[in-house]
Amino acid sequence: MSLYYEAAALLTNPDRAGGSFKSRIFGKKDLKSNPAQTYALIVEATKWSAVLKGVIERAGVLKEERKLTPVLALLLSHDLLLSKGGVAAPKDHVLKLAISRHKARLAAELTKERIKRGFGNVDALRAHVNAGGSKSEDGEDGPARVEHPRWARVNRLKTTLEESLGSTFAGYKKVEKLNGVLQAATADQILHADAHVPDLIALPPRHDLSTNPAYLNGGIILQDKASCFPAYLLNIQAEDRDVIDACAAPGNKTTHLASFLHAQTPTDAATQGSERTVFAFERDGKRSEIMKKMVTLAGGGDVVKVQSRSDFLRADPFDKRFSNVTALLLDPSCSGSGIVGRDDVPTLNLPEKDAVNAIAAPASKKRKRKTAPSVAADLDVDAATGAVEEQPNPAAEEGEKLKERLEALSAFQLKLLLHAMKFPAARKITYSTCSVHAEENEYVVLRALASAAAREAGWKILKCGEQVDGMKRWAVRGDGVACSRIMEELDHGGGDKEQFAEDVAEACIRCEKGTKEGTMGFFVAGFVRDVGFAKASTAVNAKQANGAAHVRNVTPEGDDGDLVQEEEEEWQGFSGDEEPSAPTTFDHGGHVDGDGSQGKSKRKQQHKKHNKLRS
Ligand SMILES: C[S@@+](CC[C@H](N)C(=O)[O-])C[C@H]1O[C@@H](n2cnc3c(N)ncnc32)[C@H](O)[C@@H]1O
Repeated sequence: MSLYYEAAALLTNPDRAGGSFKSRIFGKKDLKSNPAQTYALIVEATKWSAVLKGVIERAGVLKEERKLTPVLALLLSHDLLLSKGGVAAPKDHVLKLAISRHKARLAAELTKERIKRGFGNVDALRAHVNAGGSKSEDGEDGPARVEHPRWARVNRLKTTLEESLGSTFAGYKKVEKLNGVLQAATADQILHADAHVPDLIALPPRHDLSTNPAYLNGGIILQDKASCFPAYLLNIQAEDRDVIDACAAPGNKTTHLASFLHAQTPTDAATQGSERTVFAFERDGKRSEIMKKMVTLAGGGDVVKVQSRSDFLRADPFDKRFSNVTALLLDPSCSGSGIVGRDDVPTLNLPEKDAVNAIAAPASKKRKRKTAPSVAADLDVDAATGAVEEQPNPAAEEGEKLKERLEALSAFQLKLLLHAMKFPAARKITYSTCSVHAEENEYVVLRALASAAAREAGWKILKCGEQVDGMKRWAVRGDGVACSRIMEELDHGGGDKEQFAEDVAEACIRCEKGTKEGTMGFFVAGFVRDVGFAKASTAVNAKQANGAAHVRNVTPEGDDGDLVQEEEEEWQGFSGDEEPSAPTTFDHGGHVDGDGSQGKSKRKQQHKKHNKLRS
């Protein structure tokens, strides 16, 4: 029976290439089962998995049926207990026999679970599950999905927050807490002024602004809160001069940068009276065109010079045009794993084989807390596969593909970052990704800091305490465990490695998707160097100009053609559920996918480990 085996394979293989889960299933040429049936089974079983996990564990199915994997047990139990047609297999099929043997115990456990959760019948529980709710294993409230607000940045190139509040949002009620907009209905005229990023407001989830004149004329830009961090962290000041946005399209961060430049009057004598420029590099032709439109619409035409079809890696740092570049924003292509709404399948909660069988040995309250859910929460559980770090698991091997992809991305990102560090007058850089993987984040940051090139040029991490106010106050910092891990193989030029790793983790900023903060998954770090270093490097490099070997790349040179697919996917991710019509506006926003809760427990785990390291 290929349906269950194929659905199980799709669920356990976290191959995220090729768009949404739905398009991957419908586009799978070698799928033997009906794609619609396979997709429905996967989505439904996953939706129910928070309920069925405990049901299967307490019925002891996996202990007795050694042939059933956790995913198969989940899919079959779902159909056996909740699908109208039952298990879609002949009655003597091995899978049908294996699950049907446990029907009475499974049904009894489902009834207990339903009552424990306070639902009078299965239909009421079904409505709750369909609405995205699922109470946690110990009966506490815990919605599986956290709504994602509609974030709108007031574009200072065209208007001000005060002006917008008095015009575009005149009839809107202001609420002090983000939760106020998260709980509001889509059409409610409610807004919350963000506590971290200036000029940013949150509106109810999916709030429609598509016909709003301010949106149509570029006065407000739909941009996820996290995506506003890099330009804000760069902390453009009056003494800053030109800026480079190294990987710029569709241009949300470019216009954000331009708005900061616009808001300041240069103090540097050399720049007074002359325009400051944002050089916006984009190597893709089509995206360059879209970016040009975006920039024009946002009123950034005078400040931004779009470098269409231009590979940043080919930009000569010693080109005269860039001699006044004091700051760079680098937001390169990445896996896009933090993008909200990237996947259309909710969190998968898999039963565990060795979970306590509550029927055979009723658990005391204390014991109950030690059963599967809390064990899973205390271990490093992979969100998509349920694979636990310490256990050899076939699903973990399937992650090899992801590992290879992350390695390639990481090398490419490092190469770009080291190139950014070569610009002679540069004093600050922000590096960001919309990825949740340390390989693309903390690893890149620490590898860059440990490189001889960065050290010689005087680049340091921008410490938490030195950051612009809103970023200093942002509580979720870098992954301390990942920093310690990568530092084991790096030499940062002496000193206490562990302390260094901790400091860098504290300096890095992370956003988690699916939390009450309402952001996508994101990472950003800042780098700085003294003016003196920048000046010395300008002098040295002036001598070295005309093709001399400046700062060597530590990454192997290589064709990054295989990253094009990543870019395509990530690019698609921008529009999310907000496909741009007119005007061409991109947003990372959309509905929250199910990874949030799992990510949260993982982060908690990381924080726990991080704190342990700190004590
Ligand atoms: C993550 S997106 C940038 C999003 C953008 N910063 C924003 O906020 O709107 C990465 C972009 O970088 C472009 N890119 C990748 N490598 C590049 C390179 N070497 N030079 C210039 N652009 C590059 C990709 O084509 C893609 O459009």
